[in-house]
Amino acid sequence: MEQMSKENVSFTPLSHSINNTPPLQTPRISQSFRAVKPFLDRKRVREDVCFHRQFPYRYNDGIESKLPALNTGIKRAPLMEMPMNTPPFSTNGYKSINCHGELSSVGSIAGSMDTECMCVPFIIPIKQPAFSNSSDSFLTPSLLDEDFDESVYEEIDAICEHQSAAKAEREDLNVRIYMDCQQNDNNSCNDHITNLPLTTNEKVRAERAAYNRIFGLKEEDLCTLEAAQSGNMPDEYSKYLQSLNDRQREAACSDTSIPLMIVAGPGSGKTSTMVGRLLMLLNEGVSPSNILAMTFTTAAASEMRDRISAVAGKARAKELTISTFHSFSLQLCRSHAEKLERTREFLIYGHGQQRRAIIEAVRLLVDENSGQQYYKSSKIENSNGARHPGYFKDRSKKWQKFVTQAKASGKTPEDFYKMGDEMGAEVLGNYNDILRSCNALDYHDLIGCSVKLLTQYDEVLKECRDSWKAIIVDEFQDTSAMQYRLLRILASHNNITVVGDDDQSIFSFNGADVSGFDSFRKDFTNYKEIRLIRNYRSTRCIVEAASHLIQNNSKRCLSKNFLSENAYGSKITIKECYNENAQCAFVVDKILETASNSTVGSSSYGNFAILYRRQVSGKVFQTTLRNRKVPFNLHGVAFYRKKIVRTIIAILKTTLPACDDSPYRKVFKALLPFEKEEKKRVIEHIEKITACRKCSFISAAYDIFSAKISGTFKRSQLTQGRKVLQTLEMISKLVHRERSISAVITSVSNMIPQNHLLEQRAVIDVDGGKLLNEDNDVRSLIRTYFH
Ligand SMILES: Nc1ncnc2c1ncn2[C@@H]1O[C@H](COP(=O)(O)OP(=O)(O)OP(=O)(O)O)[C@@H](O)[C@H]1O
Repeated sequence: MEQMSKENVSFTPLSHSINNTPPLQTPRISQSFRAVKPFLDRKRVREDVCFHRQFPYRYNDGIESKLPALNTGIKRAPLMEMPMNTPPFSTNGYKSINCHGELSSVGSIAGSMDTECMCVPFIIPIKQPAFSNSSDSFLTPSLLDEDFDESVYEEIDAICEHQSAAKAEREDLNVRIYMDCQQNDNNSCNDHITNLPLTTNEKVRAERAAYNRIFGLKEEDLCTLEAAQSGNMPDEYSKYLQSLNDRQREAACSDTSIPLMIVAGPGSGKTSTMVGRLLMLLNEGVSPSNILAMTFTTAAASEMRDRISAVAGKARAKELTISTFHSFSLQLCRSHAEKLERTREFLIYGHGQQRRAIIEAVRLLVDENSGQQYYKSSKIENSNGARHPGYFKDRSKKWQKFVTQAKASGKTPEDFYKMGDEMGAEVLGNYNDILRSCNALDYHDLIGCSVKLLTQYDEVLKECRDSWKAIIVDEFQDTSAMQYRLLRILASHNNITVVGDDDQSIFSFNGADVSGFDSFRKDFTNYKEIRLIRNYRSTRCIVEAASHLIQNNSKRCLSKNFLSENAYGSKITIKECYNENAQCAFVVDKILETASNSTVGSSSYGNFAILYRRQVSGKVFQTTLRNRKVPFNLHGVAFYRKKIVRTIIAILKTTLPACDDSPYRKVFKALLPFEKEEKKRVIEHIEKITACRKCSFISAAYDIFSAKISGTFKRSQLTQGRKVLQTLEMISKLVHRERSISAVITSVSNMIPQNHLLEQRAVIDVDGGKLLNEDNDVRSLIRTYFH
């Protein structure tokens, strides 16, 4: 830190002082934060083809390319004005359990969902009188029992296929039954249905009417597939939709102009339903390039693309934009970087660099406020009033959390001033200025800045509105308040589907906020809500145990019981282990024991799965399984085999004294901005010279690229080759100068094409973990860790 102070340089005064708040100080930012600066000038600008397509207005060159939406020629019907909210639950014969687990009779819950659902989160059926014949059991559908859906499944298919003249007659009958049901109580309604002399299909219709009544749905809701089919739906689409269960299909096929919220448990077919919804959008004529699907992981994005591709074809699936929030926002921010006071090549600060910036922000605050009032007021000085050497570092964790939460919730320094938290305001203000001065944004900024662009620049809003006609959001429970704001703006056309489960919200440390469900209900007033509660994946034992546990969650929007029709399965064992190695030994022993027991059905190794929380834990398992000769497959690509990770490792390896040719080759392959063939030609030529002169790859490369003219290479190829060499030199300098491995890795990963955002983050996460400790010497770490 002392070194930082010595290296202080001045920078432009802060620009964000507001009315009635004291103007912020003009801090001086340490040179260390400019360590990355040399890269900026030399770093090549990456052109992303896909990027052009999505944000055609991104260049501020005065040339407005035509928006894709304007070229598609799609004629969409104007959005319908929906007069009402989700149809009220009809509750005849039902009771509610309130938040305290007390039973109360429910009269009519026909109020607005956002208030009512909080008070009546859970509905259970009152025991029905026994019916006279066995088939009657499926006339009593309830929220806890999806038998009804499945047992009539085939018959519903039959109805859908045979839209004959009898249909009109049956529908008349159904309307009559439906109306009768509304007037009578549940029992009499069922009696009514049972007593009518109906054919099987008519019975199905009647039951659907009863189902609709109980779930507060309209008859049209379940007829949407028929309606869609009548409009020449491709066979594959229709087959796919038929394969869904009733509620999934209803969600997929419901009116796309009405905001849809699907609350779904694990393994209940969320992805299957979203794929169905996408197919419906395509069938309605929405161009795939106008559909934006937001997921939280790249794995989920590719899973969805694969499933769409299997039904709608590769070409259409490729045109869809399936993106993570951060990727989407990154592209938007890069395309309008100048509005954010950045250049298009701005850096993304990961955990390590964010922390260093925070340390610096706190240091600035303390230095600029020499009056020490903050120490006193916040009781953070030691007994004799002095700062201990690691003071800023110690405080940085607390401030990092503060900054993360402030950004996730969209708070600005001005907000903190207004709340009277002057210290918070200044730290946040300093931090923002440091990032601006270093031409950087952090992960939360990406979302916040996107919201800023959409709210403060009409042209950006128009561009996005024209580009994204329909929006689908996966894992909605994990959206932060800012991500929700982004969605709210993007989905002003109401064509939005969100899918999530408040029970699975796992990113609260990152600002995720389950209150998004309530906000959605409030903001999209005519929304429709569908719940999927049948688990197709797990045994009953697992589903029941999980439901039992999850009932203790205090922040549930709606209580729900999940069902599984699968076998009960074996019991769950909970084992407490002392450490990671003991845990690993236990798991592998158990696998070997079970696999050798031929009486157990699951004796093949292929029937076992090991789930772990962090990539680094996987390493321990991989080593142990290998040592004990248990064959295994890794789901997805192993972390250290990922292209991006290998590239970063290769770049770092080049800084070691006895580095051989292979890392250099990899670096050229990764950093040369040419097409595959051109890149191959360049590398092959370097290798040829290496072999002829019996020298190293890198010295051959130096000789080749230092030439001003070459008979083999074009000028542009020579220039790019030289740039790679300069980059390697810079990295080497950085490694020798920096004490922080995270600074090195973040800088290195920032040089890799930006579409690998998530992987970059993973690299930084690993760095943030115990494997790479910031206090260790960078070179020895690289040597021990990467060798
Ligand atoms: N209607 C259905 N009938 C039979 N199987 C189904 C049905 N819907 C989903 N499945 C099966 O259930 C499994 C889980 O489906 P899917 O991946 O769509 O669920 P999910 O809710 O997205 O899962 P996750 O909890 O991993 O997010 C898959 O194997 C799928 O084929």
